[in-house]
Amino acid sequence: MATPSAIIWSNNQLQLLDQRILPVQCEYLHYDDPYIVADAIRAMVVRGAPAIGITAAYGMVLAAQQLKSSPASAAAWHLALGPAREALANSRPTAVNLFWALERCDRVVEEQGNGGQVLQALTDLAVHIHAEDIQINQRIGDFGASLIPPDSIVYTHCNAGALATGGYGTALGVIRSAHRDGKIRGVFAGETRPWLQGARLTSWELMQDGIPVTLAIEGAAAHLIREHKPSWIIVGADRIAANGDAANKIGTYNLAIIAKHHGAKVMVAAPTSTFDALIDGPQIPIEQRPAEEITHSFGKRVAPENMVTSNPAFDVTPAQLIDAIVTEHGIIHQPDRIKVLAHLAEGKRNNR
Ligand SMILES: CSC[C@@H](O)[C@@H](O)C(=O)COP(=O)(O)O
Repeated sequence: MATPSAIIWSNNQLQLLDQRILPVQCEYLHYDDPYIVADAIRAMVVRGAPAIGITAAYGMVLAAQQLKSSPASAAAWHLALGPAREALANSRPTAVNLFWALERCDRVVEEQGNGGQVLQALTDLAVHIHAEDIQINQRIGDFGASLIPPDSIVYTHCNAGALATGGYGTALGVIRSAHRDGKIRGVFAGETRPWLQGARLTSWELMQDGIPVTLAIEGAAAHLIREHKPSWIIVGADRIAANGDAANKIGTYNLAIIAKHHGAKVMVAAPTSTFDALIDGPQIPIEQRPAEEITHSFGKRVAPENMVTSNPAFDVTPAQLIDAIVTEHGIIHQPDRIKVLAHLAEGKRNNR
């Protein structure tokens, strides 16, 4: 059984699979208001960098649908869509795919704004970004799988699967392709506190595909990596800087350090829309999530009242700890600024 789509566009309406209640309930919520879509991104109804970008693009379509009359110029369109765009842009700060998608929408408004075809063009763009992401992930999956030796144990963190993307997944796309090629003996999925993306989403996705997966708590990582010798730690990314530093779910940096000590390799699988070539790793904005995510568990308080907390949702793994970044254009081995910029430039040339 394949993992259901995280995002459905049907009859000019957006449906999001409510990831907050998976895997116990599988339920779609319907949206026709961009501000409620922004709230849904913040509340993690939908999550994962590429899925957030796709959702934001559909959010802009809903914003255009809501306008009572068609603005007469590109400038007037920008003005009319501005508040919804801002709400979407403010939903989550780290995943750069969100801003990448909104900037693509801006360009469509710029190009079509004077001719009145904006709504149709935004719809076409969102549907295109959605479909394109699935193909991109399949390419990432195949490139990444080429690095996996036969009979491998691999280790993943958070959920960089079909649920975090248009479909197939980035890190889980690599695992899916490697499993198809008969190379996977087993997968460890870290549970990923506090939101449990590993326990609730990754385990579910892999089990549905018949890929042997073992769920483990975060604190078991060093022990398990020493005992089971995974060939690769395979993760996704929310933003990759020009120097190859990669922001991903909190705990990824810990895994990369453990991997270095025990001789496992680290693979970051992400589309080029996840790169922010304007900045270095330390400049990546790290989202702080609400305290309740760690003071409470399934609605019940587990920490003392008025507890002081720190709940960064992401960390940055330095490029020196990453053995390969895999994109839809291929593999960057031992990434650094020169290789990253050359890879992105080459990808752009090939896309023309
Ligand atoms: C293909 S998804 C890549 C990343 O977005 C993923 O690994 C991750 O960190 C998701 O975090 P989340 O807070 O669940 O949105």
